[in-house]
Amino acid sequence: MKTSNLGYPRIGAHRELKRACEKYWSNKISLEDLIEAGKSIRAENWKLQQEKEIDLIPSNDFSFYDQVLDTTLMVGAIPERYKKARKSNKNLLDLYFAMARGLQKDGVDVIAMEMTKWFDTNYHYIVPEFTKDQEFELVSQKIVEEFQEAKDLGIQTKPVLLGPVTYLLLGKEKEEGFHRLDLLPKLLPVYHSILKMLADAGATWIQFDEPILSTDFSEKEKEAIGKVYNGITEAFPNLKILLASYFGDYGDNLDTVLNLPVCALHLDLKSGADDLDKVLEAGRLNQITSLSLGVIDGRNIWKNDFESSLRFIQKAKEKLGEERIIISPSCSLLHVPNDLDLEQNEKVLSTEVKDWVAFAKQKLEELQSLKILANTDYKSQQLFLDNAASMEKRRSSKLIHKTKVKQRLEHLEAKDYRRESSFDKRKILQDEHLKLPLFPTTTIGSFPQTKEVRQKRSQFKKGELTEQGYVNFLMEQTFETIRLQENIGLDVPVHGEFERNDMVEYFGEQLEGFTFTQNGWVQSYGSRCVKPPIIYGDVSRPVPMTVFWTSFAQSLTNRPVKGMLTGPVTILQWSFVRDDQARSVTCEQIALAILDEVLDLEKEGISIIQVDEPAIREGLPLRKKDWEKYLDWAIGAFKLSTSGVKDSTQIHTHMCYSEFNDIIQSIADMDADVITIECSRSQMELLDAFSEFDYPNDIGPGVYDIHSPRVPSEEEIIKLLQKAENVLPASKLWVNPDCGLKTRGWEETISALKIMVSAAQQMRETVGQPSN
Ligand SMILES: CN1c2c(nc(N)[nH]c2=O)NC[C@@H]1CNc1ccc(C(=O)N[C@@H](CCC(=O)N[C@@H](CCC(=O)N[C@@H](CCC(=O)O)C(=O)O)C(=O)O)C(=O)O)cc1
Ligand SMILES: N[C@@H](CCS)C(=O)O
Ligand SMILES: [Zn+2]
Repeated sequence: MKTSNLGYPRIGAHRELKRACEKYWSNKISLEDLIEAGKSIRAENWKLQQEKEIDLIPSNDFSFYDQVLDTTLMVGAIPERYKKARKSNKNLLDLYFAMARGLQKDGVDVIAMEMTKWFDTNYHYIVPEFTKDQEFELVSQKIVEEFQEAKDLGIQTKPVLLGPVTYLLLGKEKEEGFHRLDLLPKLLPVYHSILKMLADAGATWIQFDEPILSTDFSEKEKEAIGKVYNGITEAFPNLKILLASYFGDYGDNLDTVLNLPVCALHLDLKSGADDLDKVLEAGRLNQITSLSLGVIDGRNIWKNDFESSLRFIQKAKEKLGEERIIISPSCSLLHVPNDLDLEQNEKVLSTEVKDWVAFAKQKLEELQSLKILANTDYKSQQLFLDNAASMEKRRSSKLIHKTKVKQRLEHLEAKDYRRESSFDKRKILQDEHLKLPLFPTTTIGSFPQTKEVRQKRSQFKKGELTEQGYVNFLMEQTFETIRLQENIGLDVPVHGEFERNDMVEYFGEQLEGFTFTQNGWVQSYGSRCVKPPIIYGDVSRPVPMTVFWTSFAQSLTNRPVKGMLTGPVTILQWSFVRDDQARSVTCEQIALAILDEVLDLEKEGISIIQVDEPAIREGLPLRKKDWEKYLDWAIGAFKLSTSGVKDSTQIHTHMCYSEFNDIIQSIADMDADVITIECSRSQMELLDAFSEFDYPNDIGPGVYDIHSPRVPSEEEIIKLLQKAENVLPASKLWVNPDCGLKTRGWEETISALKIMVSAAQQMRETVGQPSN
């Protein structure tokens, strides 16, 4: 039996990668320093995995920004607009960062490539762009270099490649008249060149990630998988190919993969447990020699239940024999924090809850233990007994169940899930009350979280700054931000979210049933990380969470301040969720806690309340057959959290980072009075869906990309607004950025917002006139 790992967190135990990248981007360190930082993280990860006796240690799981963008650079799918950046940059890394973040420097002005959710996770990848005449060429040899780098350290690794079918399908056609899968014959030679180089360098195992196999496939897609892996195994008979899909079962694609001549097949037994029995049926493995059993949850932080994992392992062992079994996490450990040993403050993560969880390093130790136990009569082993005791302590803990919360859920009725009147009636009342101009301008909530803001919070948390000192500082920031928004001319100001570390963690910290960590960072995109809270028990809201800051901001202005909350589905999706009850139940508990807050804000005179739900699309199951059930409870939870308000209170929601076309009906069912939505990177493509569908309520399509420091021009914004006005009536349109401004600096924020407001003013003057 072998142990294997599919990928290790690459940000470093103390977010070294984040710090190095951000310093490099602001010219504080050299390229050599940045490269060195990457090298040292890789070495540390490989050595740790060697120490934990992992047999198949991954390489090329490291990335300076994103593994999909790495693949784009590897195969040379560099969009035309970066040609100038390519010429002006001597090194590939600068070109790579220009593609990820856009570039405005030395006469080059290019926007970034689109970014979207990696399957149903909170990780974001850079979307490949393809043209009809797309050519591919081997540009980056990163995978070979990193394999060699590990080898030089005496560590034989298993290079990880994003499979060509997943790579193409995750991309977008940038012009009409072709399907991206048609590019396969042109793409495959580059993959073959890379495999040849890896084979020459001494690689034995290669991991191909094809998570797209967890989604619904057409016949054409099945054929493509067949072609790719038959071709590769024929061309490289000495390479051992491990084909890995994760985040679900193989479903209808199982027959296709079982017919492939690959050496090993990975099963995600955390989200596709049924696959094991199917695969073990006599004769079904055909030419596949080994099974990789993903028994350890690569996406959640709960300690592995050895009893359940060993049952899977024993079953497979009985049918196949020990030598054909590989045990592994269900997917890359990219999605969990690095090391639980760094959590040493009991006041943050109590000893009781800490005993129930495992981070990446601990998951490697679990693999090590499972390998030992699987080869013994495990029931009497101390390793096993300790694990069983932890499981039992969690099951019977008094921390988890709250009768009051459960009773409140039992008494919910249909009327709790809908607004009193229809949108048309509400809109009349809201217009009368708010008196906003056409094309009202607003922002999505957060303003720059500068180093100073984060430092003050850090000092307060460490006890170096008093609570009063911290609150005074936040009040000053809020005061100045309200004044600034008035000066810029924004119609609906916000308080700025300066008091929040993160839009989910902040709420988690104030809700019962949640706990959090000090160092539980997980990469969200590029250098940006999040520290997801842990939901371990029944959820409730003991006291108001945001009323103080929103009311304070409202007291500073006559304009209507928009209250700012995170919605129940997003809180659920961006937390580590308890696995001892259905997600839908936990979500409903969170919805009631948010409802309490919404009603308290309304009571304090706040007449616009935004309940952000950027993660609604992300939570959508990967297979269509499971959508309805999910959408039912997810949309239900949003409605539960927002429906108790008066007709005159305007509910906004906000969504970003996803493609929403396929759930437009459900978005309409949310019945938010206004939805602000990310649109600019896709040049308002999304609005076609809203218009075709005849979306009934008001919409604020994002008019500029906030992920890039680039300041948009007024013409650009006007063009986008005209595009919007062509497909939707002006009376429905709001004007706002794509998302919150927390990652931006003040200078670019102020410039961009001034331009945005001026563009809205121009639009007001031209309403009704044909645009050209
Ligand atoms: C909107 N998005 C979000 C997602 N998920 C979330 N959970 N939250 C989101 O907002 N998913 C989709 C998108 C992804 N986008 C982002 C955007 C921005 C970030 C981000 O800025 N992350 C920050 C960390 C935020 C945070 O929690 N900060 C804390 C701790 C700050 C810190 O690092 N402190 C220093 C000390 C301070 C100093 O001296 O400088 C330290 O601990 O070392 C806080 O503000 O208190 C990031 O920096 O990556 C994430 C996802
Ligand atoms: N209100 C949040 C939403 C981000 S998705 C913000 O502005 O940062
Ligand atoms: Zn957003």
